Amino acid sequence: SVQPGKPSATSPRHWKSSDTSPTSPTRASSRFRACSRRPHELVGVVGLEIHAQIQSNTKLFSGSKVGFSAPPNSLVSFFDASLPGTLPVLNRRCVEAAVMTALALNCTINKKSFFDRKHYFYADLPAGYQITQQRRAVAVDGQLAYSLLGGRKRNQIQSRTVRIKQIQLEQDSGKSLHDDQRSQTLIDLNRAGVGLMELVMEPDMSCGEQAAAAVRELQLVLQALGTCQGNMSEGQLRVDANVSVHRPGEELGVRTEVKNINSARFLSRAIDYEIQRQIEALGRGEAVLNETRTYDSKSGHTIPMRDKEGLQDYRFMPEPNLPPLVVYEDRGSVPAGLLGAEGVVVLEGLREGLPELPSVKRARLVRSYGLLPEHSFTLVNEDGLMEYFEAVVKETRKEPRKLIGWVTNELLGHLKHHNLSVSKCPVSPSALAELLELQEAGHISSTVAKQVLGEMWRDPGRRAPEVVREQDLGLVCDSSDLQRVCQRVLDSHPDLVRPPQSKVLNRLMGLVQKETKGRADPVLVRSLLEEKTS
Ligand SMILES: Nc1ncnc2c1ncn2[C@@H]1O[C@H](COP(=O)(O)OP(=O)(O)OP(=O)(O)O)[C@@H](O)[C@H]1O
Ligand SMILES: [Mg+2]
Ligand SMILES: [Mg+2]
Repeated sequence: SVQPGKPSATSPRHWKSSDTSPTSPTRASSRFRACSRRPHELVGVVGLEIHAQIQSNTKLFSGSKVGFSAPPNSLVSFFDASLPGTLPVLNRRCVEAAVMTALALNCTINKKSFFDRKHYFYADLPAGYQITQQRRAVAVDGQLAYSLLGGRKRNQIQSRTVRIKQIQLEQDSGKSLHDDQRSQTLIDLNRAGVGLMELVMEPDMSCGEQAAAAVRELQLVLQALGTCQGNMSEGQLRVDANVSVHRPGEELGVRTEVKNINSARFLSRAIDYEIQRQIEALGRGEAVLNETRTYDSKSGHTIPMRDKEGLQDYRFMPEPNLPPLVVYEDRGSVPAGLLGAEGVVVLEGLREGLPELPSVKRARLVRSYGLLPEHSFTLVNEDGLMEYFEAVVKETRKEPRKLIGWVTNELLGHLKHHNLSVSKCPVSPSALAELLELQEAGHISSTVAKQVLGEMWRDPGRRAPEVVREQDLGLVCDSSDLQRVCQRVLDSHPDLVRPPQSKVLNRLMGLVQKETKGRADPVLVRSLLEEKTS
């Protein structure tokens, strides 16, 4: 469900309640401990409800545009404002987005589902109800596979799945903006009626870290599908965490629902805090109340939400103004008169049109390029990095397994340092390929290659050969030049000359490279030094 009048950064009404928890639990400091299970001990149980704003030009039941930075109340149709006599018209794009998401999450698509009214009394919900899917949702019984780092050293990839109970379509609410100085609340209906998919997960997770990893994977899936932009801080993806504790094997405990979580990191912290709080409450002989709580990122605590106290009666009823939502398996099963009609959704084409999903991308990267799984994660996690990597692979003879370090360490390092996305990278894939070709062909050393990359970064548009030429960075292969440098190094380090063990030789090689600023041909230097020290 949506939370009409949902608290947001601009909506402090839920934040006014003070921390009434009797004592504050110690923070679950070790993430490892939060996820570990010991028999007879209370462990956490977590089930997420996720509202994903559907990426669509127009709203779920009206033709108004969807936009996030438009002036307040500039994207509101009569229907969005609930003027009498207006009727909903289902937006096919929204249904298709929900169906594509459901297919990507291995759900069963209900051929027929229904819309219902769920009543709330909030200023930013002018109809007094939200249209949602309570009796039967568009899709059920799916799963999401996700991975996280685990093991003693936290260097093993652990694969897990969480079951998806259902995906339902529903309307978003408007926003209440509180002006504390004038003691006024203003309503912006731009968001009212925007399409949401609510994904309800089964309580299959046990700690914050797992929940954060699952949400991250879901974000990647939604972004790959183009069905939701998935940005949590902008409210495109809103996660409510249901948390309880129990002893493994025993029935589930009473859950609390933590709302208002706007980042994956806060989600993880809120859940671990809440698990710890419940364990400590039970330890003191207190009961866990079935209540809605909010997460205060400043204190890192969850706090009861006052206005959600008490059982709500939503007075669900069928939405009389919308027919059942019918999804057809293929074009052949669409009744003759309806083929091509607005609002008719056919599975066949949507299934074929599904893009490569993140898990499939990762498997392909490992298979085709011999990459390590952790590298495949880095490439897929960073928007555009996989495409960048593959573009470089095409243009260089460098082995993908050697190239990966350049992309995930050097390039990503520069990007992170400058806080840039891959799409804003000043060094194009072909420019990087050109640089690596110089190294591959033995024209420059790897030390110099890193230095040149730094130059190209500072001065976008400059190509590697130009930098190497202008700064005279080419590999020194001239035997007589290097003879002289080697001799100089040996003369100034008589202590290292005998015996010529490999360690000493490496030191000497290092000193020669220092003298030549990393430009000496390493093979030639080694043989010269071996010759001289033997
Ligand atoms: N004992 C439990 N511990 C933790 N999570 C639970 C437990 N029981 C149920 N859940 C989770 O709670 C969520 C229930 O969501 P659902 O939408 O069905 O109901 P709701 O929260 O009552 O309704 P609303 O949509 O109004 O918030 C699911 O994500 C489920 O996995
Ligand atoms: Mg729900
Ligand atoms: Mg809920």
